Amino acid sequence: MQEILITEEEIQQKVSELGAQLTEEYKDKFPLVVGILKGSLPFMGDLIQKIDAHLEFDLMDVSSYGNELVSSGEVKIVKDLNTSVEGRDVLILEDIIDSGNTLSYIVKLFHYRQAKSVKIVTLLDKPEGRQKEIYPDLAGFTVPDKFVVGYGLDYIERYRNLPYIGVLKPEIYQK
Ligand SMILES: O=P(O)(O)OC[C@H]1O[C@H](OP(=O)(O)OP(=O)(O)O)[C@H](O)[C@@H]1O
Ligand code: HPA
Ligand SMILES: [Mg+2]
Repeated sequence: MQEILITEEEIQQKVSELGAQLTEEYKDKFPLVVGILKGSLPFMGDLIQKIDAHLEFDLMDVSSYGNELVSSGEVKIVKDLNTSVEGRDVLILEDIIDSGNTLSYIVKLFHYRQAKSVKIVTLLDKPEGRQKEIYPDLAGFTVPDKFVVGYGLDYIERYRNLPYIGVLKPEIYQK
């Protein structure tokens, strides 16, 4: 690892803060919490335990990166939700918003499917990567325009299981 950007302790502290905010916002709403696979899995697993409210959760798998470092711009649904979003207060959980391609596609889809409300919580926001106008309602940390890994984020499927967020050494990409 070239650099650790966000430590395990910082992540866990932030997850607790986000959980407290979401508890207030959703305590009487029975939201449908949607995790976007695979990257959001560690964040989702930790965050839902810090939301002290009844909620339902479901998972959707979309992909626009494959094994590349830049977004293809083409979003594919690999696995759709099992639950209908119609009339629901939907809370989307993401590990990162980078180009915005993934989330702009999903937010449009959920509006088309007549969700009552759609909000976005992301652990990481990379505003310099943006190609689409899309903003999170809540974000844990802003990260620089570098390819980051860990806590769900991968480079060719590796590093998702790290408990922290880091930047890889350039040699790793150049191999
Ligand atoms: O804002 P964007 O540029 O669209 O990038 C963000 C998305 O890209 C990553 O997913 P990826 O498609 O790599 O799938 P993965 O979660 O399975 O790694 C990440 O987990 C986000 O879902
Ligand atoms: O910086 C990133 N790292 C890993 N996966 C990603 N998907 C979008 N941006 C990133
Ligand atoms: Mg990925």
